[in-house]
Amino acid sequence: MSAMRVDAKVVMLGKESVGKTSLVERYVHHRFLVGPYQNTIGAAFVAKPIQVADRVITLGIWDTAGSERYEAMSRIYYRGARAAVVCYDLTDSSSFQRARFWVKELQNCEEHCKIYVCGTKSDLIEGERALRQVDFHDAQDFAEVFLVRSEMIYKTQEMNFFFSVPEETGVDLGQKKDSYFYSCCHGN
Ligand SMILES: Nc1nc2c(ncn2[C@@H]2O[C@H](COP(=O)(O)OP(=O)(O)OP(=O)(O)O)[C@@H](O)[C@H]2O)c(=O)[nH]1
Repeated sequence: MSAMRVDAKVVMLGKESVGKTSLVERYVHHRFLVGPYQNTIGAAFVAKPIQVADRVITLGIWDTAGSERYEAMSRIYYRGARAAVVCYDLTDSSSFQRARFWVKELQNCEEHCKIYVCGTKSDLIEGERALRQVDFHDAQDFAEVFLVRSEMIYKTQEMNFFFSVPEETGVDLGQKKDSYFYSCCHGN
């Protein structure tokens, strides 16, 4: 069996249970798995071919475990990543602190990695605004101060917006900047 060629490495980071696996599931398999939550152990890998202009490139997505006990392992998975999707749960302020931690770390250690900040579970706050624990402006200010690339997408089913036309040989992941990205894996 020949080894799979990965054109661009993408890493998912964020506190446990924020919804990283769900986001990847939605992107790769177009589904949202209901049922008991199963935490990721270590990390999971999935390859996703995408059409970019006239060619197909393969993204290698590393979905890391959010539990702090796997923190050292997560560092291994972000090495050499072209993009990182740093997730936090809009209903959990501690997950936003954790996202800040990862963004700072990536900026210190992986200067070529494009960073996206992704607020998840927007369906929950839509149903009950009092559940919201991370203020829109706090996240927006953070994105601006740290110059992370971000996008506001409401209830997306896909993560295609992260990936755009490659420049020559490289793969440019995400050209949209200066806005703020929300994602919801749940429902439509
Ligand atoms: N309501 C709602 N629930 C979500 C959403 N995304 C994930 N969940 C739920 O949140 C729980 C955790 O989701 P996961 O995708 O496993 O979270 P994770 O970040 O991969 O967790 P770890 O593997 O522990 O790092 C599951 O019960 C999901 O069904 C969302 O957008 N809305």
